[in-house]
Amino acid sequence: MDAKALWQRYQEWLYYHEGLGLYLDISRMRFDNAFVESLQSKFDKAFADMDALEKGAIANPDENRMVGHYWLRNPDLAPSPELKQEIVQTLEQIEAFADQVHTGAVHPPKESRFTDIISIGIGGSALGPQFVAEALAPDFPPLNIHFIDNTDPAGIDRVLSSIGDKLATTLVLVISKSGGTPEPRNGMIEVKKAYAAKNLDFAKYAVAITSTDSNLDKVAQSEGWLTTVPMYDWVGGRTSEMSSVGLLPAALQGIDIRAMLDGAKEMDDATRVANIKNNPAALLALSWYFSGNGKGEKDMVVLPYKDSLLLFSRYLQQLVMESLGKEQDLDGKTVYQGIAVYGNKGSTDQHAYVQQLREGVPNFFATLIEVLEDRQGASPEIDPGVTSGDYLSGFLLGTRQALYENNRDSITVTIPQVNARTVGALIALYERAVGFYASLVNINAYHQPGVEAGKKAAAAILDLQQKVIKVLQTEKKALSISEIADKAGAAEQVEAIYKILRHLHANNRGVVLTGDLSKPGNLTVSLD
Ligand SMILES: O=P(O)(O)OC[C@H]1O[C@](O)(CO)[C@@H](O)[C@@H]1O
Repeated sequence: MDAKALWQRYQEWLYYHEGLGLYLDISRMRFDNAFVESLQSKFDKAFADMDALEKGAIANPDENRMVGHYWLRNPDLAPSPELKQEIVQTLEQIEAFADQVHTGAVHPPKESRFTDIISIGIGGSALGPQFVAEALAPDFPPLNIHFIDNTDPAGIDRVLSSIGDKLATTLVLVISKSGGTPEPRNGMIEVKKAYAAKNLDFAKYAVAITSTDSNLDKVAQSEGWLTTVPMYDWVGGRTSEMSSVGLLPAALQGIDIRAMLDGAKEMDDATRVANIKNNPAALLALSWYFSGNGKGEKDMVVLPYKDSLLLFSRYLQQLVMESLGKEQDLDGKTVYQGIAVYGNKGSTDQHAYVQQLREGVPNFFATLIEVLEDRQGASPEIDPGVTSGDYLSGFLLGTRQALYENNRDSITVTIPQVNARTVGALIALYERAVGFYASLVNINAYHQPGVEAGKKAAAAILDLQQKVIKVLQTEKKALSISEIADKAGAAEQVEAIYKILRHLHANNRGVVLTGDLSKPGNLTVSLD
């Protein structure tokens, strides 16, 4: 297509949302009108599915749950007055609590103010809060946030040592919808021990964000934590940024959560329009379908050209991959669906992997996120009449063009600036696009059976560890790994047993491996 035709195509497909100042450009995706027409009936169904979901249909059949994250930003849409009231009350509770912390009405036992937050959570209970903190927290927030989003002991140590003596003024948020996920539970127990080691009463520093009656809720109640903020079963983890999961940490950091909700609501209104061309989420879903042939054949590379949006690709990775990565469709047919998502930020990545994007295997489409405002205030000139922001903009445009010239497609999302409204809108845009795409390919976007399988396998390994230790304690002599496996009644798990023992040995946990470490089958194992 020549430059004139491309300019025409750009204008023909450009979506602009006036209220948000947001543009979506899918002109560099090479679909034609016949393709769009071929998807019309699938989109009719997707619009109808979404309408039913918003009215409270059981959109997650496996878990028999409603899917209601859209009600969080417009409680009037909640399917019952009780739900509406719950949403409104929780929001008020969040704002009141944040206010009490900021004014010092809620304060640590021996100090007048909380200064820091440790947020403990994983997956949807971490990625949204992390993304929003990076994108929106002011340079000098009322409370500095630190995240424990793993069960990595060294990672936990790192957070605790960076806090140091400020533990006495650190508020702890334990965020887990289910209240039973092992990683946040481990983080909570370790952090609790850190408080105890400094003679601090953990309960006076702790807040739970969890579903009513979860294990975490029960712990918080029985120990008398500062407060518990509810999380609802009709909000999925990966769409929970605008529930208590995301809003409480944001409010505590001084982020305007009402503006986030407003931006999301405005985007929700825009993505409710049952017309592909006038609906930005539909345009995204259409583009994804086109690129990957409705089978995820191409990866989504997300490149925000703005440092504060660095974590957007990680956030989207969960939203897209946990939602769309499914073995079976809604009819039980094996389909192996999904779209792989990765990315960091531009122009930094141009000096890393963009070489492969431009010239290597063409198995992706790019999503470039552009922010029109370079910074608050004027920019100094780098060269006469040229600023750093001009360079950043130039690199974005150049990458888009260079990719296109080599038959690599791209989408560009443009926002006027990174603020609470635009971030809320971006989150809502992608939530809806994922919902539409799931309808187009006929899958349940709201469950995650594959993750459950991994959790069960991990629990089985920990059980095996107990059995192995018991064998060594009972036998009281050196044994080979296969003897241990036989005596534990787990001969087929011999390799896992070797790895468990090697890990215990490496951490001085009383297990000694003797022999040639390159020949695991010849090792003997004893307790020291
Ligand atoms: O908030 P929870 O219940 O601890 O779950 C954390 C994450 O774990 C998952 O359930 C997957 O294991 C995610 O979907 C979720 O965001």
